[in-house]
Amino acid sequence: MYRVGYAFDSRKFESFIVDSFLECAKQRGIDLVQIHTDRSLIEQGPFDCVIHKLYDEDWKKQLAEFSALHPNTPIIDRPESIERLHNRISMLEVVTQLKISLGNDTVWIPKQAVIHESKALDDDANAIEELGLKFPLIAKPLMANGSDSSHKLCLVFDREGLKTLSVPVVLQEFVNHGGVIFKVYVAGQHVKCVKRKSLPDIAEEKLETLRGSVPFSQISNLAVEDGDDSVESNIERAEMPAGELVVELGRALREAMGLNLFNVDMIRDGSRYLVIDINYFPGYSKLPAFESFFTDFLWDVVHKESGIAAFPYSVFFLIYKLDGAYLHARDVAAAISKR
Ligand SMILES: Nc1ncnc2c1ncn2[C@@H]1O[C@H](COP(=O)(O)OP(=O)(O)OP(=O)(O)O)[C@@H](O)[C@H]1O
Ligand SMILES: O=P(O)(O)O[C@H]1[C@H](OP(=O)(O)O)[C@@H](OP(=O)(O)O)[C@@H](O)[C@@H](O)[C@@H]1OP(=O)(O)O
Ligand SMILES: [Mg+2]
Ligand SMILES: [Mg+2]
Repeated sequence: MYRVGYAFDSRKFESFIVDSFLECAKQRGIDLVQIHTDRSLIEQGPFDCVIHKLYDEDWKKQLAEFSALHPNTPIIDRPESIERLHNRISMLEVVTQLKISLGNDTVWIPKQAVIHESKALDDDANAIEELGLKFPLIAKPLMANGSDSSHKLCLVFDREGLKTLSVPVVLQEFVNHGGVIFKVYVAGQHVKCVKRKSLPDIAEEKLETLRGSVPFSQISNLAVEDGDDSVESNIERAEMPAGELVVELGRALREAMGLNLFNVDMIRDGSRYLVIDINYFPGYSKLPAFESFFTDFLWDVVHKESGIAAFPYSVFFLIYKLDGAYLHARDVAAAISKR
């Protein structure tokens, strides 16, 4: 049996380390072994591979010491490479460097800019015009480090709405996309794309009446639960991006970032696919047949079948905190339609 060590917080542990996955891996000769971070990692080895989603300094130190002793054991992924995804600017920069296209379809990102100073958000500042951005905007905390506050976003309709924001914040143009988001899950050389519910379009005439800002949080996680048939059928009808484009996006990003485990949130605006978010070690367990999808990846790793992506990259980040009450997806939709 191959030993794959895993280190997660309790939330990830509960959603990901489920019996069906442990069983599937076991049948392919892989034993998944829990790593206890309060004990020495070295003493809990040996491992044929380590997977993890923890970012504290103590854990990074443990990984570095383990790596020094076992340089041939793959650590999936290197903390230095993951850090790129903790900042919403560096996260998307790589997409613009890659310039991916297939036929008429291109992959790009929405127009966006980062604001570090709150005075730039004042009423009389022309920050938005100077940055070449147009309302409506989505404001996203610069840091995307998995904290609850990093998922607290805000739709901003005018200058007044900007005043409600805390810095540092990324202002990204809101792009109508039919209420459907494509989520491309990557696990090494394995790539799978699914459709999910997204923010609804905002009609041009509606825009004239919308004022201020509307906060929201983790919309694509919400099931289409409220019996809204039109949303459901929108999702069903939406055409999937070409398989080749999806695979190429996954491959190119994996190589460029030196990461093996991530997903890409992508929306469609005509022939442009716009990447709006990239997440490290996302919720694979929400994929149909995730057990075999992820086991295939682990099998590749322990059998050294596919080169493990690895790339030295490092960015520094600030801790960011945002307070306030946040609405759910359907409340946002309701708020938009009521105004
Ligand atoms: N530029 C945009 N134009 C239109 N809708 C957008 C845009 N950016 C984000 N959204 C909507 O907001 C949702 C949340 O945005 P985003 O994925 O950036 O946040 P997140 O907190 O990082 O999400 P996750 O839970 O996937 O990590 C998206 O799923 C999409 O519905
Ligand atoms: O828990 P879930 O299954 O919802 O997974 C979500 C995951 O949460 P978890 O890793 O804490 O579990 C999030 O991680 P953080 O940014 O908060 O670190 C982020 O990756 C989301 O994009 C994932 O949702 P998905 O993109 O797959 O829909
Ligand atoms: Mg997202
Ligand atoms: Mg995200």
